[in-house]
Formats: sequence, structure tokens, C-alpha cells
Amino acid sequence: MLTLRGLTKRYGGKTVVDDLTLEVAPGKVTGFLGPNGAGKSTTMRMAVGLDRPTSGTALVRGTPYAELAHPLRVAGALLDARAAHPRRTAHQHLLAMARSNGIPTRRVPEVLGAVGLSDVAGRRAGSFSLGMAQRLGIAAALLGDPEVLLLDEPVNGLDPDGVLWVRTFLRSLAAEGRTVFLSSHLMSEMQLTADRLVVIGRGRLLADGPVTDVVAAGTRRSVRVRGPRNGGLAVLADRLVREGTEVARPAPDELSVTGVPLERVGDLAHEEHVHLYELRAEEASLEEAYMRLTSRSVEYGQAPRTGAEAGV
Ligand SMILES: Nc1ncnc2c1ncn2[C@@H]1O[C@H](COP(=O)(O)OP(=O)(O)OP(=O)(O)O)[C@@H](O)[C@H]1O
Repeated sequence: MLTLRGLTKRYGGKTVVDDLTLEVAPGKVTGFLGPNGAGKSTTMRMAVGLDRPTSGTALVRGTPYAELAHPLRVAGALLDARAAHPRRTAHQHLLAMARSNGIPTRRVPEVLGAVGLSDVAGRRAGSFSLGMAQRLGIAAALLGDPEVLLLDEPVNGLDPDGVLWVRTFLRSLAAEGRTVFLSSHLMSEMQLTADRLVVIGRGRLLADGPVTDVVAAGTRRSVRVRGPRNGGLAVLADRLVREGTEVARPAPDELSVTGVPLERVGDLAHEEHVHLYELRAEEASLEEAYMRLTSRSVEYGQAPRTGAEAGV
């Protein structure tokens, strides 16, 4: 369990983490999402004692990380995949970490095996690809067999095989009962990997809950309507707008209607004698929810277009 209470960090006059309170529960993968500069890395660094909070606390299993007798046995972190000394072999890097943290050295081959690096254990970390470096970073985080894992952008820059491996591996660690907290920019990846989501923007908490709830809260369900190009879609769009509905026309033969049930769109089409080929509820996506949630937190973001702006 990882607990943040009123966690705040200021650099000069700038508040980069702003009164963050949340609990990251065991047995789940919790995704930590936010635009560039939102404060994700700073939050993770404070959780493992690398940055000092201006106010508030970060507790790992109820204790500040810096006060833990054997911190690596409680929480492991991957904050920078290239943190290993480039001239040390993977084996040497992990051995040094194990020795300086009172961790039995038998853990070194165990974690190298767990992340699939046994065959390259004697190679220098500096010669590793990004994917191998990420695996070594995960091995280092696992060295003390900790119950809490914090991973900052563990799939950044990985190829699809690497992404799939990290996803499967992290889910298996959560299934063992560990607390897995990972940050990423990849919303689609988060939708596949995480059980819960924490979304921040400009250091502030924007959403915290199961992935499905965050997606539902951040999206408005829309209805996709398809019909003949000159078959009265404009008439239907006019009627929908008069009813207070937001309408966009993404293609000449399509309308995207937001804020009204699918059945109502069908009834209005019938009343207006508009011929339809398709009437379909669109899936809400995390990407859309994320864009809505964070649109005010991104300095140079683009606001979503309304129906009127889309030229309907
Ligand atoms: N040591 C520091 N001194 C001053 N400002 C800092 C320092 N570290 C981070 N910041 C600022 O704090 C803000 C949050 O940065 P942080 O790296 O935590 O964000 P992030 O969400 O991890 O972003 P990204 O996704 O781009 O890595 C940024 O504006 C950054 O410039």
C-alpha cells in the first residue's frame, strides 16, 4: 500500500505537486497519467525519498520511505532505465545493489531470470538496448522482493514485443498481491494494463478510480449516424441542434451526436423522414476521457471542437 496525504512540492514559486491525496492499493496495477510536466516523476521521487515534500507525506506500508529499515525490501522503483553504471555488467550492478542493501545475493540470478536477462548477465549495462535496460531496471526494483513497485514510464520507447512483455509481467506482479504504480503517457496502453487510474494535471488530482469509471466520467457517450450523402442528414442535424444536442459532421455521410440517447436519434430521424444506413453507440475511450480531463491542464492544448465549429 502506498499512501499520499496532502503531498505538495514547490520549486521556487511554482507548485509542481499540489496537495495530492490518494491510496494505491495492493493486488492491482494503478496507472498514473498526466500531461508532460504534470508532476508524475516528482510524486514518485518523493514516494521513495529522493525528493523532500514541501508539505504532506508519502507513506509506504504506513511509514515514510526514508524511515524504513530495509527500504528495498518494501518498495522497489524504476525511475530511470539508464541508472545502472554503463561499465558494470548487469550481474555486477545487481550484486552491488544487493550487498549494499542487505539483500541475499541469491536474489540476483532470480531477478535476472524473472526479467529474461540471464543470458546477458555478463554484458555491460552500457551496451544494452532500451528494452534490455528497462528489464534491468525492473530487475533492480524487484531485487528486495518488495510489496510495492513504482515504475516511471516503463514502456517508454519500447517496441510492441517489449510493451507486451512489460504489461504481462506487471499484471502478474499485481496478481501476486503487490502494489504496482506505474506512470505512462500511453493512454491506450494504460487501458489494457491498469485496473485503476490516477490522473493528474499541473500537480493536482483530476481523477482517481477504476478505469471504467474514469472513462465514463470523462466522456459523453455519442451516437454515430450514417446515411446517404444527400439524403437529409443536414435536416436531421438541424433538428438535433434545435433539441439542444451537440452535432458534428465528420464526413458527408456521417453525423456524430452527443448528449442524447440513441433511441431518440432514431425517433427524430423517423419523424423527419430521414433515411439511415447505420445508427450506433460509440465506444467511450480512455484517450477521449483523458483529453477532456486534462484539457485545462495542458498549456498549449487544443479544445475539442463543438458541432457548430465543425461546420454543421
Ligand atoms: N529539480 C527541479 N527544479 C525545478 N523544477 C523542477 C525540478 N524537477 C521538476 N521540476 C518541474 O516540475 C514540473 C513537474 O515535473 P515532473 O518531471 O514531475 O513531471 P512529469 O509529469 O513526470 O512530466 P513528464 O511526463 O514530462 O516526465 C515540471 O514543470 C518540471 O520542470
